Amino acid sequence: MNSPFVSDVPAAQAHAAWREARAAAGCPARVETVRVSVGEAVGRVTAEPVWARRSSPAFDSSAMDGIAVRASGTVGATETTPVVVTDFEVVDTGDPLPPGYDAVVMREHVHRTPEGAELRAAVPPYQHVRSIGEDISAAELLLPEGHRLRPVDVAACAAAGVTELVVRRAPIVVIVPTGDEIRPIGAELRPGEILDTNSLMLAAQAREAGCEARVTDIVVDDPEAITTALRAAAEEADLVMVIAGSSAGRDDYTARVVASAGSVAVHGVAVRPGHPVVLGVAKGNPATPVLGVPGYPVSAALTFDIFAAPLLAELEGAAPRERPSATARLARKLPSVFGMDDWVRVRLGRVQNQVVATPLPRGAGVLTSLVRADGLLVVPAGVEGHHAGSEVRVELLRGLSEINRTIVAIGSHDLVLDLAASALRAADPLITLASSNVGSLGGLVALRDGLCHIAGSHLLDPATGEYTLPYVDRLLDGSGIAVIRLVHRDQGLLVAPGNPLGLKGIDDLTRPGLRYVNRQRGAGTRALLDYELSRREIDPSTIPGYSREEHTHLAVAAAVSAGRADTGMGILAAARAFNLDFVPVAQEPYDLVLRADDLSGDLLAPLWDLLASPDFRAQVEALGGYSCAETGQRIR
Ligand SMILES: Nc1nc2c(c(=O)[nH]1)N[C@H]1C(S)=C(S)[C@@H](COP(=O)(O)OP(=O)(O)OC[C@H]3O[C@@H](n4cnc5c(N)ncnc54)[C@H](O)[C@@H]3O)O[C@H]1N2
Ligand code: MOO
Repeated sequence: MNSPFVSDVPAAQAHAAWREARAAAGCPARVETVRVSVGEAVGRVTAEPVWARRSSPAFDSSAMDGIAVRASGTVGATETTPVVVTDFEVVDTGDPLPPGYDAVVMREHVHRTPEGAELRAAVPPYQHVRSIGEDISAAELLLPEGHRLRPVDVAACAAAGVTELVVRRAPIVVIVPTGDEIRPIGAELRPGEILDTNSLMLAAQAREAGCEARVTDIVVDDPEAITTALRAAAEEADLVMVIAGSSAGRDDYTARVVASAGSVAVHGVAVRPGHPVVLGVAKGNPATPVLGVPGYPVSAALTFDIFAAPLLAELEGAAPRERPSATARLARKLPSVFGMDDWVRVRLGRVQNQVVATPLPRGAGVLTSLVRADGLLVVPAGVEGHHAGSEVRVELLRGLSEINRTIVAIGSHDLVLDLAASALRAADPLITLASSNVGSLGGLVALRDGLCHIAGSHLLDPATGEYTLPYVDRLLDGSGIAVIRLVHRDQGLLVAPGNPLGLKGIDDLTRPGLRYVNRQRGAGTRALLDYELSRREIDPSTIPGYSREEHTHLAVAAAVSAGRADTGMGILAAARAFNLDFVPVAQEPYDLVLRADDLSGDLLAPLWDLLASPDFRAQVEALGGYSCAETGQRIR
């Protein structure tokens, strides 16, 4: 298996091949057992059944505060024929039932008289008595083997007289980061260097899964050095994870190294991200499973979930942890490569009583797609994707009550929405404002199709020079739609510091040799440019770079900042974020379009309160390039 070509083994087959290779090499099926006190046992997995050693309660006890009586002495008591008992004893909840008594009357139902205690109802035997063994009876099976211990479990064990438990020790995971360009967290980076964020993440994932995690020093891209590190790691580990070098690059040695230290069962699975994963074993006494984790962070995180987590659970003899799932409607079309399980990160929110899933960026390097994800959706290998509006099954990464309180904003992106998201969450930890960026037009279409609560729009109608409302009439039929002004913002040309080309405005964009970077079709900024061009009768094809598209203001700013373009149109805030200069072109309104019914609903009320808050408006204006003069006004 030394070929540089990565195969496409289906996930289920890959799991099976790895299991077979582990068994053949003599990898232990389980980690050893240890005896621990109940105080230290939470999170561990029982390695033998737990039998109760004593009953709980261990004696008949009073279940209420009141008096202990003999039931036989209360026969005949009614509202009209009360019985006064003199033979009773005062008891509190939990007290042993005094000998000879067989029932308890709550003190609220006892009328004390000089003669004794007056009862207005007969008392059945064992009323308000917790009898011996009600909870646990001695010698019963309390917990089976293979049970991951929770706080309630250890409390029940202790109550049953079991103070020590035989459990599987925590599996030890050793993580070996590799790569000439990789530097420890906190290091000053030189150009081309990358922080070792994967070790941090994988170690935390392993600990969250109940393991002990160790990270070795970063190993250079040298097969001998990696082999040495792998062998040493295998000595102490139940699972070694070698990070990066899994694919077909010149310095990608993982598969070769694993083969030389033992054997490779699979190199390449039909899963994306995570495709070039290496599944193998390192020889030793005993042999140790090895997982070659692809270097891209999303691939690394998902590879842990897909391959490491089930193996680690198996080593402890426990069921793998499972996430709850829900059915959702897809907010957007979701193309997918045929032949690969495609793990897509999604944001979730409830719109018109249905959970809606909006796919996040798909790149294996986009770790924030996992940071922002509310759920994971797998497009199976045999499916070529889904249409917008399709029903899909989603694994939940957040609770449904949070998802139900998520404001779904789809449309054009604006930093004010990010600011609002942060302020709303600070005021109430259950509120999320999730905005995803598909341009103004895409947002209006999503609103029309019931896939979002709010569409952020700054769409200029070139025919009338009017913003957003003409599109609302055309696309949404206008009726039942409300439009709230969010802000006015300055749009202009983002240019390198000092404006080296001396650009003064739109008329300069046709300059020969200029490199423009545009926004995508359907973006409001694109429409604004087109409007400004048509007013001047400038043919877009005369602008060098007109067909080059970026999807956000920040992406345009990044392109200018990196010198990949001379200019592009965007908002002042984006220029500030990248320390660029800004040549104003126009001031435009940015509006929130929504169903009028939602205006008065509970979900959006905190947003309207926020827009009315002077503090929030001051924060928005402090961003620069924004005016809040009309913020919160209903314009339709
Ligand atoms: N010709 C091919 N190229 C690639 C293929 C392929 O099949 N043929 N597969 C692609 C896929 S899919 C993935 S995933 C990656 C896997 O990359 P490697 O595992 O080989 O890792 P590197 O190339 O060394 O690094 C990729 C990327 O990850 C960064 N990295 C590495 N280690 C860490 C770390 N500890 N913390 C954070 N980031 C890390 C590294 O700097 C790179 O940016 O290969 C594709 N290419
Ligand atoms: O399979 Mo790779 O992990 O998509 O980027």
